[in-house]
Amino acid sequence: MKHSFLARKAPEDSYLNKKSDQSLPTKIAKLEARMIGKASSASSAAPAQQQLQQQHQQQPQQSAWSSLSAAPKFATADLAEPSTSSDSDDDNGGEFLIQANTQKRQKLQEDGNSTVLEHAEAVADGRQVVVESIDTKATSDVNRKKHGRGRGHSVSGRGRGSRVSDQTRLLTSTVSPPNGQLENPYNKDSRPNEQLRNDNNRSSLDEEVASLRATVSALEEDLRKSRQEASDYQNLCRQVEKELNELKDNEQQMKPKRTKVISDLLISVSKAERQEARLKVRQDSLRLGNVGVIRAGTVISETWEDGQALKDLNAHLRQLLETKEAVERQRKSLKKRQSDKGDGVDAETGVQEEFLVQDEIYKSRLASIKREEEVLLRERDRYELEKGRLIREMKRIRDEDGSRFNNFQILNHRFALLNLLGKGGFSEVYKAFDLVEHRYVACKLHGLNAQWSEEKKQSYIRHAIREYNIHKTLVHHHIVRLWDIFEIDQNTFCTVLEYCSGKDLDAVLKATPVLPEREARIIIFQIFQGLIYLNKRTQKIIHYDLKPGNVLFDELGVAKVTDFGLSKIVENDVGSQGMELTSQGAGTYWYLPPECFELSKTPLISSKVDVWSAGILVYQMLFGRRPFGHDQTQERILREDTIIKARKVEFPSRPAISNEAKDFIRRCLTYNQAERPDVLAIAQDPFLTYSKK
Ligand SMILES: Nc1ncnc2c1ncn2[C@@H]1O[C@H](COP(=O)(O)OP(=O)(O)OP(=O)(O)O)[C@@H](O)[C@H]1O
Repeated sequence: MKHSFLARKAPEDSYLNKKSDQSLPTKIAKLEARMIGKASSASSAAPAQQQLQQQHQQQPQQSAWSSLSAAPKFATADLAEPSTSSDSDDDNGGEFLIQANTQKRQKLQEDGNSTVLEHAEAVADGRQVVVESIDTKATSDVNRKKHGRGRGHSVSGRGRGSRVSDQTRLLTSTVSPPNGQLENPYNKDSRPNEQLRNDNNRSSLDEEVASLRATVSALEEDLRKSRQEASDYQNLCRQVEKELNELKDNEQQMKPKRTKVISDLLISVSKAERQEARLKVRQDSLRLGNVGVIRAGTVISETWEDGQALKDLNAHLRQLLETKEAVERQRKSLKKRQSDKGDGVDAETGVQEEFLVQDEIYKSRLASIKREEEVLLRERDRYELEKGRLIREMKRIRDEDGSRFNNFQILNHRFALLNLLGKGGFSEVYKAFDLVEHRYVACKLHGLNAQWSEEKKQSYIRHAIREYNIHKTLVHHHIVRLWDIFEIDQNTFCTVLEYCSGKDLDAVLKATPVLPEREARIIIFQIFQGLIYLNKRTQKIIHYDLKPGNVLFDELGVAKVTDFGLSKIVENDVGSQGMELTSQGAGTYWYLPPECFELSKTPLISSKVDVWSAGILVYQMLFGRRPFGHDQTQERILREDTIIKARKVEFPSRPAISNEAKDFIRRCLTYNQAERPDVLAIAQDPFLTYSKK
């Protein structure tokens, strides 16, 4: 940059030089002419004439020097001013000008010398760069003032370096070489041009050196500031780090306290919920019934005793029935009397009308009894559902009371057990709070029966670990997440699941056995989203146990598939017919397809098993009952080959459902496995497609 800038300066110099070259000889010639003309009349002019002669002899040299050096800037200024007066015809003024110029030049040479000395000192000692720069500037300013030309404004449009360079150039242009020869104008003649050129080069090098030094010093200053800033930042960082560590320490100290506060609060809430649940059960039992104990000799068995509300309802229904029977009896006897009178009645129109009116009254009464009955029956159904819920809640409370995990333990230093959600075949599921992630979870506690053989225990654990290994890799919005698994003791381990605060589909269907088609559709759609995910993975999975109890809802009503205890990984090398079913007999039979009951050979299964189960689920949601073996036990289904015979699905006339829904169910329940669409194929069915029509 600097070099190019310096290079750019050259034309300016040459311009000035040119100007000087033109003006100086002319001027001197004029002066000479005048001096010659005045010599006799002015004796006092002798020294001046001498001086002029010397100048004249010197002229060519000076001219050449001016054109080489940067001085013309300065010399031009000097000479340009008087040149206007010398151009005038004032002869007296000429003498004065020569003297004035001579004095001026001497003065400038003195100034220049002092600058050179300072400059030389600075060159000798590079560490004085800043001082030198300032001194140089000061000198330069003085020079500028002397010339009175306001060149200081040259700052405009230039960088700092250029200014320094200009200043230096200005100074060196008036400066004599170190030997001081230039100080004496009489020595100039003996000085070779080469020497002058070298001097000139040297002075321009000096300029550059000075300029570079100024830049270096500016950069050093910048560096110093940057270092200062860096050290300030480092200090700040250290301070922030220290504060962070203090906060972390504080946090570490606070953590157990906070955990304690949270778990205490959770325990209080859970205790309150337990109390409330028991109180509600007591109140509901009065209304809906309770479990009584019957003793028959040494055998004690439990039986259900209806509560007051149900008793009242049943009494009301009985009473209505009695009234209905009475009215019907009266109506019958009226009809009998009417037929006994025979044709004679026809003659007496008054009697005939009386019969007709009486019959109308009985008919009207019977119709009103029927309406009342219907209302009471609906109410009783509702009570029956409430009774079912009450019985499940009673069972839950009993299980909770009998559980060894009911006293709010914290498992694995992390999971605060709260209340029991339910009990399955071999497990208890507790609502729990994850004290690390700060979220609710469901802790499934798998208890091994102490009576089991070691082999059976190991097999159960292997099975659970297999389930865990499958389930833990599944991350989908419509599949319950499995967070963790750990051992509690020799006979118990725990799996930690995403908590679904809503009911499961089984509980939903127990409360409202028939769902509107719209609701059933969105539920099955969500289940299929999960199934599609299972079938688009590199390692495909068959759930194999799709049933209402394995569909959970979160607090927002999002359906999620859970329980991968029976699920199968479809190996990559499996044939097009499917994989071998090794765990035949497991599962819930109402929901399994015919191929799973194949006895003559090992069945081959695929994701079509889940498609069949989904078809049964939709049917059940829409009609409130399963299509095959609804009222049969598992054992009877097996014994009577109910599913093997399930060749065709029949639809009840009520409730009416759309043809789309019927077609979808028929496709899912296609008897022949080969013809049944798999998960990805049925996912394209219009019943599972949501788009604006
Ligand atoms: N992740 C969960 N979030 C909320 N509740 C759950 C969760 N998992 C299970 N439950 C509830 O816990 C109860 C017991 O569940 P579990 O899966 O052990 O029972 P099951 O499916 O009836 O039994 P099994 O597993 O022997 O078939 C059920 O009422 C179920 O709704």
